[in-house]
Amino acid sequence: MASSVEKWVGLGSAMAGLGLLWSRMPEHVHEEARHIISSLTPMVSAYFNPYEQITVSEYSEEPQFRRNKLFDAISAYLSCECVGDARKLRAELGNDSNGPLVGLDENQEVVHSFRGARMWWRLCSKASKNRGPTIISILPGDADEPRCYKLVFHKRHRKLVVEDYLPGIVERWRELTARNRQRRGRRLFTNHSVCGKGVWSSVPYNPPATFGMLAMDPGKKREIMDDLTAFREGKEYHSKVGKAWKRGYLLHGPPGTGKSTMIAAMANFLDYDVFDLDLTSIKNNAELRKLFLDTTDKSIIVIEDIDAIEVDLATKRKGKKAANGDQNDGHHQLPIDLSDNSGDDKSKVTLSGLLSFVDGLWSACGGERIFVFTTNHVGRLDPALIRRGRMDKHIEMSYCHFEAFKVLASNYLGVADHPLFVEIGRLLDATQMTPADVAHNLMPRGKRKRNADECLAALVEKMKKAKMESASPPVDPVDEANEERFHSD
Ligand SMILES: Nc1ncnc2c1ncn2[C@@H]1O[C@H](COP(=O)(O)OP(=O)(O)OP(=O)(O)O)[C@@H](O)[C@H]1O
Ligand SMILES: [Mg+2]
Repeated sequence: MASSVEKWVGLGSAMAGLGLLWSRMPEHVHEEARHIISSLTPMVSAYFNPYEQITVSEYSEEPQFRRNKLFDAISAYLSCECVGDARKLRAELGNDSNGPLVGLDENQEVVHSFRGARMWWRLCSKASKNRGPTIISILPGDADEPRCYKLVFHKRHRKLVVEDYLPGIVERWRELTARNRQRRGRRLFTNHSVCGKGVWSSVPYNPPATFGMLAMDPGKKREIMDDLTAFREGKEYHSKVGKAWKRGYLLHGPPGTGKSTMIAAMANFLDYDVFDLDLTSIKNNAELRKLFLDTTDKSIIVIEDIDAIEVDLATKRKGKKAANGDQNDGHHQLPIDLSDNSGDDKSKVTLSGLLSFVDGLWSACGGERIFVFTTNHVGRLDPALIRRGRMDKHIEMSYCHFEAFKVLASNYLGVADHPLFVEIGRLLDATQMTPADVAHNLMPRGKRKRNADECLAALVEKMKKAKMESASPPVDPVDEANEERFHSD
């Protein structure tokens, strides 16, 4: 006992001696000593700490800020495998609105066993905000705040984690996604603003339109279907040639020629979801980018009536001129500027933002996406938007001609031939009837069912009237010049 007291006394006086020595040392020696100790600390702690950590961020910053799919895979995996052990959960409405998705809340840790190895998972917010004692958070507010998962495991399991555990999680996520998609069916997504942030919401989507019902040139229809099939089966080709697995279509033509019907037929044909992007409700490029990042694979992203936005751009420019003394024609002004020179503006959706969205590097992170732009006035579009390569295929939806009429007659009346067909063919060449107009004339009127003879006779009358009325059609010179410019490109 006495000897142990002596030992402590000895140690105490040695420490006191060292302290005295330290205080007498010059300041630069202190600096050096501190530097040596601080550089040794991680090595010493690494030597004694047998655990390793892997961080999986929600967004990867290089080469472009894009969503990290491993983060999504881990979220889905933890939700089904280990969420039962967690005390603090977080619930969100998933993209498919298929009931709430329950996952880990921030700073909540769960432990998972894999082939006898223990894995500690924690969801961390990069902003590390203290959320208080909430048990279930249902606010969508922080959805775009970058988060990360931290996985801690014993260093002897590193090979197991990297070669089996994480790949297994990705595999399981793929299975879950495929199963969920099958269960929920196809969906139509639309964007809107919630608390100033763009979000997608969806409804089941089962449009009746098919390519079989689409009234258009059969050769052109076949070509489009072949193009879509090649795209769907083109995963290997796209990765071999280093191209993003995406395709852009521009559908142009007058109202009622079947552009929206074509999109529905494409979705049915490919069995893809549709994301109908309304640019007018998006505040800026950042929101546009977030919405794009939230789209899923196997989807068609649609921007309808892109010409209407361009018209408003013209209005906006006129508005600016008016502010400088010119006359303003009083048109409604949208909060959108598609001009190319304002890419850095954080308060608008700009053309450069939209183009990055269509063919920028972000699209490389998502596979199997089709973009469809529609317009009634192709000549009014900014050439940067429609140049070849950006839009892979330009599809003109035209007024109804005889081949298209035969499809409508077969769909609506069930007739493949009729004595009036010859006259109808002649009149179609002489008029500009849209397939929507023709279809309208082939449908029953009110409660009274009309037979094929009556319908076709009524259509002939209608076309004769249209032909007389169009004897001297009014021409919009600006539009005609623009259309010419487009076709001569
Ligand atoms: N090519 C077509 N084939 C079959 N039906 C068509 C076709 N074009 C139009 N229709 C019929 O007319 C209706 C309107 O067509 P749709 O909405 O596809 O035209 P649109 O070109 O998208 O018009 P808008 O430019 O006004 O948006 C459709 O519901 C469909 O019944
Ligand atoms: Mg349409």
